[in-house]
Amino acid sequence: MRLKEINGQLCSLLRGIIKQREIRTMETGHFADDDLLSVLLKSNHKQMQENGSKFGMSIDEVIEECKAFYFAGQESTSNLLSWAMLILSIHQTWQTRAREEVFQVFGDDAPNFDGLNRLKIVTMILYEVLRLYPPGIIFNRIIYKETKLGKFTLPPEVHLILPVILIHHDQQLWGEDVKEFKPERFSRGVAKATNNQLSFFPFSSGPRICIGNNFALMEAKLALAVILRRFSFELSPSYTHKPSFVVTLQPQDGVHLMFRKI
Ligand code: HEM
Repeated sequence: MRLKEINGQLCSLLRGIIKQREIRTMETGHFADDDLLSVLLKSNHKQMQENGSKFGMSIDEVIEECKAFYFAGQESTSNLLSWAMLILSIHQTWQTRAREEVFQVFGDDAPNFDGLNRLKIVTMILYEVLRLYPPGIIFNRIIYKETKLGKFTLPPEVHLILPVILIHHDQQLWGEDVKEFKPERFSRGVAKATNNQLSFFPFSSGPRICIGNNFALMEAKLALAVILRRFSFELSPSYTHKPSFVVTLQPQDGVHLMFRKI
């Protein structure tokens, strides 16, 4: 009941935002492309103009896309950042290394896109955090036609569960130190860290891989760069480690940190 109510409120909020965009487009005579919704509406309009209206998305479909992007993008990235902050508060040596890299790459300049792409240590840290605490811990698939999977032939309608977290924590795949935080595993990239096996896939894999994967990493790097250059942080004694899975893997009572201005 409550879920339906919230969904109703969310849909009417989004419908209002979409309506406003349509009014703005009619007034200005052109589509803005300054955010994802505008880009979506613009490409939808182009699609319908070129191929006919039945090839475009309905308003309800646009609303569903907005919801998907918001929920898929917001919670997962904030969880990644929370776990990264927790881990860096425990592993002070890596916090220092990450900060040194941020200063080395950006100096006194504000973080920029090119620099974020050059953050090697920070990227290794984020990969290792995603390995230990993948925001999505299982993926579900339902087979729609008979499929061969290794020595098995699976009929349609079979429900498959891919336990990402178990694979990320598998000692046979990652070695004896699987439970330890060791970003150096990724010093030569994901392919080397995994021996070219599909043993690291926090963003899933294949045709339905997370569409926001590069954006999420960029966002997390930007947030870390901004925080690291201004603050050092330690774990507060009030923190209790309770990873819990509610849609995504999250610290149940939050991450309690103590910040010091640099
Ligand atoms: C650390 C951050 C993120 C993680 C770990 C993550 C992980 C994933 C995973 C595992 C999937 C596939 C789920 C499945 O196949 O069952 C997925 C799908 C998706 N993600 Fe992300 N995601 C993140 C951030 C984002 C961001 C920032 C956006 C958007 C800006 C986004 C948008 C999407 C969308 C739209 C899908 C569905 C794609 C499709 O079905 O084709 N994600 N994500």
